[in-house]
Amino acid sequence: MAVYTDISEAELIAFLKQYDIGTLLSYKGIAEGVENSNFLMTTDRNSFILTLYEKRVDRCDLPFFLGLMEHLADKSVKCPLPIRRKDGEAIGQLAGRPAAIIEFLEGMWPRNPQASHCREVGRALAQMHSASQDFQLERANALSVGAWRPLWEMSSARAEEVERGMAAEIENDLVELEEGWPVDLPAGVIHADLFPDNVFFLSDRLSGLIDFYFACNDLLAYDVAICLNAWCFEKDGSFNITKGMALFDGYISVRPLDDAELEAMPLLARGAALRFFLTRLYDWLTVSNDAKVVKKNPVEYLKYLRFHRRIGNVGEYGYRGVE
Ligand SMILES: Nc1ncnc2c1ncn2[C@@H]1O[C@H](COP(=O)(O)OP(=O)(O)OP(=O)(O)O)[C@@H](O)[C@H]1O
Ligand SMILES: N[C@@H](CCO)C(=O)O
Repeated sequence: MAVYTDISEAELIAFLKQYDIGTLLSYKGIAEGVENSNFLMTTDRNSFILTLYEKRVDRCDLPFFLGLMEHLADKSVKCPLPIRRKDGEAIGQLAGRPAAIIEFLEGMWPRNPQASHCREVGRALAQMHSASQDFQLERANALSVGAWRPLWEMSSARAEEVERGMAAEIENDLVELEEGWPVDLPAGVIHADLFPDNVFFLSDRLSGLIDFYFACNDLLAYDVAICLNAWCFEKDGSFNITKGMALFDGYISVRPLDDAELEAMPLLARGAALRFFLTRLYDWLTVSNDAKVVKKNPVEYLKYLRFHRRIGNVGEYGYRGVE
């Protein structure tokens, strides 16, 4: 359960005095999530999410994350707004952690995403990319191609505990991705973690995007590649081309992909699979089994990585262009 830091009622009531959001009625920890401590909090006015930022989030990045949410909401991209305190600040301190209060977003994330969800996600991702073109703050991607080898080196000695024979193929991926990674594709602010558990739906309509805590400046098409991995594979590890088609259709209905982005897609998808494989592998090998979070299996992403190695062009993911 992702509540690393407990808070007492007394300290929460004192914290809320800085805000104009009513009187506390109840609060409880939220089990989902792996990075931060989240609480659902209800006052006599509304429900809110209280987030305490844990050690993997750098305090210096919080103005970027929270400012981005405000910028996007202002441009009608569906995402919850951070609540500012009476003094105008969005970031406070609670139980020794940086803390923020975020609007509660109605809806549920899809446990079994369908093609219709993929289309909506594609559209919302492109809206986010377009709306953030004039966002003034910048944040480098700390988990881009240059970070993958150091991350691998932290796990490589024990990687074969997860699957024998894996190390040589990962070394080969690293070399090919480092040599071939594109640098001159359209860039901007990307979400970088738009998995199904970060997209809420009310019935079949997308109600909002959450969890901008990996957002950064990087290649826009790389964000599409992350979504291809996160949304378009079935539980048995097979790629669902109908979902791929829907994701691309939704995306290009808002922002067309240029020829260079399309050509790079198999490599970007392979890189995205490697990135999530590496962070999962590191956590798998280092986070204790009695920890408060459910660890995500790296082998799922190893399978995706192998799939992308065999892809020749973006049409094999279902891309069919503007009709
Ligand atoms: N604004 C919101 N409205 C409603 N629920 C929210 C909101 N923000 C977070 N949640 C709830 O809290 C859970 C965890 O949030 P979030 O994904 O931001 O956490 P995290 O620790 O950063 O996790 P991870 O990086 O693993 O996705 C979500 O699955 C959702 O249930
Ligand atoms: N979405 C990530 C975890 C949180 O960042 C994963 O599935 O590996």
